[in-house]
Amino acid sequence: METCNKSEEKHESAAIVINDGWPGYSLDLFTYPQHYCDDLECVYIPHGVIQDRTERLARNIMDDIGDHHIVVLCVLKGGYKFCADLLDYIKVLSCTSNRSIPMRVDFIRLKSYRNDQSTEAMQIIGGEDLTILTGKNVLIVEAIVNTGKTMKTLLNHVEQFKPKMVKVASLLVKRAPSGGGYSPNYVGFEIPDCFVVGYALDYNEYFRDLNHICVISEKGKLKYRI
Ligand SMILES: Nc1nc2c(ncn2[C@@H]2O[C@H](COP(=O)(O)O)[C@@H](O)[C@H]2O)c(=O)[nH]1
Repeated sequence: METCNKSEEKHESAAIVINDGWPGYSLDLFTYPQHYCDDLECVYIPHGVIQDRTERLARNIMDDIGDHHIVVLCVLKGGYKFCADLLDYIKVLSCTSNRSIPMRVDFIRLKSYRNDQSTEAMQIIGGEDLTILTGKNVLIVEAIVNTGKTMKTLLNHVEQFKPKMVKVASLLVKRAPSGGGYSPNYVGFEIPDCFVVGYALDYNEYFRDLNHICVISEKGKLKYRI
């Protein structure tokens, strides 16, 4: 299996870097579900910016691996919005450019967070039998990489099925002090070490119904804490 944190192709690893001091946008400048009005600090990455960046990532992936058959492995639950939008952009390019990526899509669920903390208990739910990946080019699509523990666990799991090649696309990567040096092949945004929600990223299953990526408030953390 090819390792996944090498920058062999010209489009890999470049990301939009959001600096540590970035305060985000006032919530008043955007629309969002009013049931969250006391639960958020700010809009960190507006939905439209996520879309535009995802469109470009689709083009980069197409340029690098277009014309190869791939199996897309969507990491649930947080990765479902990013994966759906990324694949939509790849499909548009497959119709409108002279390259295309024939693809199959599969899903796997990993769970390790409680409240805003990573726990030792990493659960792989579904995806026990990934023989569909054997001998294939695999694109893993994840929403966020923090310590890298989740992705390293998944890569070890996937490796057992002997894929031909594995690439990882993550919408967000955190500059976390606890970061384990893992870097995905395709990254949308590099962000500071703060807990973000929205665009399918949750806090104890809340906030998946929010389009923007936002920073949760202390009040929100208390309200939905388990
Ligand atoms: N809603 C959020 N989920 C997050 C955030 N940071 C991490 N995570 C979850 O953890 C894994 C990746 O973490 P890692 O430490 O193992 O790399 C990811 O799949 C998310 O489920 C966050 O800021 N918000």
